[in-house]
Amino acid sequence: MMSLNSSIFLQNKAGISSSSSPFSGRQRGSAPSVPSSLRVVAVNSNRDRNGSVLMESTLKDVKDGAASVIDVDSKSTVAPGGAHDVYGEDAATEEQVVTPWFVSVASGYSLLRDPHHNKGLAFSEKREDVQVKKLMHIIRQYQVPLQKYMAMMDLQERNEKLFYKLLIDNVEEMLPIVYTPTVGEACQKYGSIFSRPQGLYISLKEKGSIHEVLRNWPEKNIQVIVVTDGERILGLGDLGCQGMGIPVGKLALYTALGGVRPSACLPVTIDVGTNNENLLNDEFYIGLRQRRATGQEYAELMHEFMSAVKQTYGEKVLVQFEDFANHNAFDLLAKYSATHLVFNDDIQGTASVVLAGLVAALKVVGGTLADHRFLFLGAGEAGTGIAELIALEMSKQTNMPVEEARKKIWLVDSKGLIVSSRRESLQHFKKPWAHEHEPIKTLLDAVNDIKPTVLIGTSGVGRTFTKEVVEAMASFNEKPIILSLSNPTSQSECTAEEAYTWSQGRAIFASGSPFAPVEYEGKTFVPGQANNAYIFPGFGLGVIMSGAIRVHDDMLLAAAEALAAQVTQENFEKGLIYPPFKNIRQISADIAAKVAAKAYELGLATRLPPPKDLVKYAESCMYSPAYRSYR
Ligand SMILES: NC(=O)C1=CN([C@@H]2O[C@H](COP(=O)(O)OP(=O)(O)OC[C@H]3O[C@@H](n4cnc5c(N)ncnc54)[C@H](OP(=O)(O)O)[C@@H]3O)[C@@H](O)[C@H]2O)C=CC1
Ligand SMILES: CC(=O)C(=O)O
Ligand SMILES: [Mg+2]
Repeated sequence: MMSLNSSIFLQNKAGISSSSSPFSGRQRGSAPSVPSSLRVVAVNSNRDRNGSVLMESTLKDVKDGAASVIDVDSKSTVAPGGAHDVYGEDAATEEQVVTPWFVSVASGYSLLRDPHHNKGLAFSEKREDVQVKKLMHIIRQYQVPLQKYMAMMDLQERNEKLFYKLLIDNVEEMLPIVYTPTVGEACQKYGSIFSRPQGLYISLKEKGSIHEVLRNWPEKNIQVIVVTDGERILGLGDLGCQGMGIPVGKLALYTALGGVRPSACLPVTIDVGTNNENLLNDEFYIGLRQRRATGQEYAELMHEFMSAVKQTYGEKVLVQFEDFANHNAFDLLAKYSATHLVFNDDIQGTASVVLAGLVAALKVVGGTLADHRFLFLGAGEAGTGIAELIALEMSKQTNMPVEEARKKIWLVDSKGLIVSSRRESLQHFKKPWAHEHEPIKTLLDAVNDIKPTVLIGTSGVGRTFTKEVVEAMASFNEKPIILSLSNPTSQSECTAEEAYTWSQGRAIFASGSPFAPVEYEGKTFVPGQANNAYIFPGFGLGVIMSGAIRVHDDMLLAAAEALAAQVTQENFEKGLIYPPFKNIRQISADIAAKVAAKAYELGLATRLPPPKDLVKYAESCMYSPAYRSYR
């Protein structure tokens, strides 16, 4: 029988990290002076500028009456006598105000209601595997992917460890549910499936108090924030604050694929309104019902958010920008790269994963990057981000100036080929790609004129790689490389079946969202998934474990190299240019190690001295969702 009186040992949320790990909630030497068999409910203190004690949260923060507990702030002071002035009360003068606090045992009903600690029917026995098996059986019975998604979200809110165990053990089956394509549909229908907030919404109404809003989040040791403003959700456009599904999904992968502990992850949606008329007129829309704030109003809100993040979580919190529209994404990245640890997944993570796929593909098609010609459909974040990293790598390999390397790369946007005669009217991130050439309107004409060896779709528009386009690629390439990166599946530039059929089985194909294997003339082709999910979890782990303070392009190159090195001959024979996701945690550890090594080499790492074996160290840092025994 399940025991209802288990108390919880006071430890960090993951409960697994050693004191030397960057993932540990606090240093062992600074354990608070509360009895070790108790957890502290909702207390945490800081001092304001006048020395008053500020309580970061109070019991009313505890969700749904559950003993959702907060570790004592590791910055708590230690009095000379060794006693910890955990809440600053001893140091406060008589005139100063302090918030009263108390401790409580998480047990019984409240323990079952706490998703961090709940074990369902497994309190008395180790039954995690059986629980996973049973849940998979239930989830497989749902015919509709969105039902599976909702079942998974429900599980995440009920029993966090089981959610991660299930996701890790069934990663290839469950990734399309918690991530693209199903997460796209979930975002589109978020208003009607929404039950409880899974992340932090920060709207224009919070202007002036974002720091306080962040401090209301129950976890204090945040290491990764994924933030969106919902304006370009996958290839689905402006979904306003329904885009929250994306940061939630990305962070689930940070934990499942990259081993960053769940309590260190914070999903954020900045709500500045939406220009999506359907949402504005939808009675179930959960966000601000106004058109998007722009210009100074937008910039000020983002700036307050970025400043509050640093103030609340320190210098080394990684902020991943996700699914911002390109008119904000490039500027935000450029502006905050100088002062914050920031990473744009759509620009940088995508670039790294595509470069990895290309480096691997060259082992099949031959030649170096510089021997190839690249054509993109789509010249936004993903397109120009990938193009720039290819040019950088090409330039490093050949010593040619990056400006020369760029000349081997062409991009088409909604107005046609990007050429010098269009330069004046181009957005700044397109200008480096405005090469000398006659204007060309259509992709097919561009393909026939430029004769690329590699065709990459980053347009967000489905079925734009037509039969004629793929056939043209196959007419002058023995093995055309065709990547349809747009998400979700409905926006993919072509399907796997189309790519293989129209190229008579010669295309080397990968897509942003997964496609099932394809039979063509008796041979089975397994399309790979060219998705930044291969990169950002391991990349983030590497950044965090080395204490890196900035992201550098060379770290993206290192991640790409690490991923490309994981593709085996057996994978190539199936048509894959990426390793299967089933090994993703090992892959993430390798990526993390390479990224961390580069951070040390560049002098950007602050965790010193560097661990001797970075792969082993990465593995040792990774969160595992095994149940713990409670007293
Ligand atoms: N697989 C992966 O890991 C990733 C996939 N993606 C996917 O890539 C897609 C694009 O994302 P992102 O780059 O951020 O979006 P952006 O909005 O920044 O860029 C889209 C680009 O596509 C162009 N475009 C739009 N319609 C057409 C068309 N009919 N013909 C030619 N070009 C067109 C736009 O042209 P114009 O500038 O003229 O408007 C723009 O240059 C999305 O679907 C996204 O899901 C993104 C990141 C990662
Ligand atoms: C995968 C991803 O980040 C995107 O489609 O936006
Ligand atoms: Mg994205």
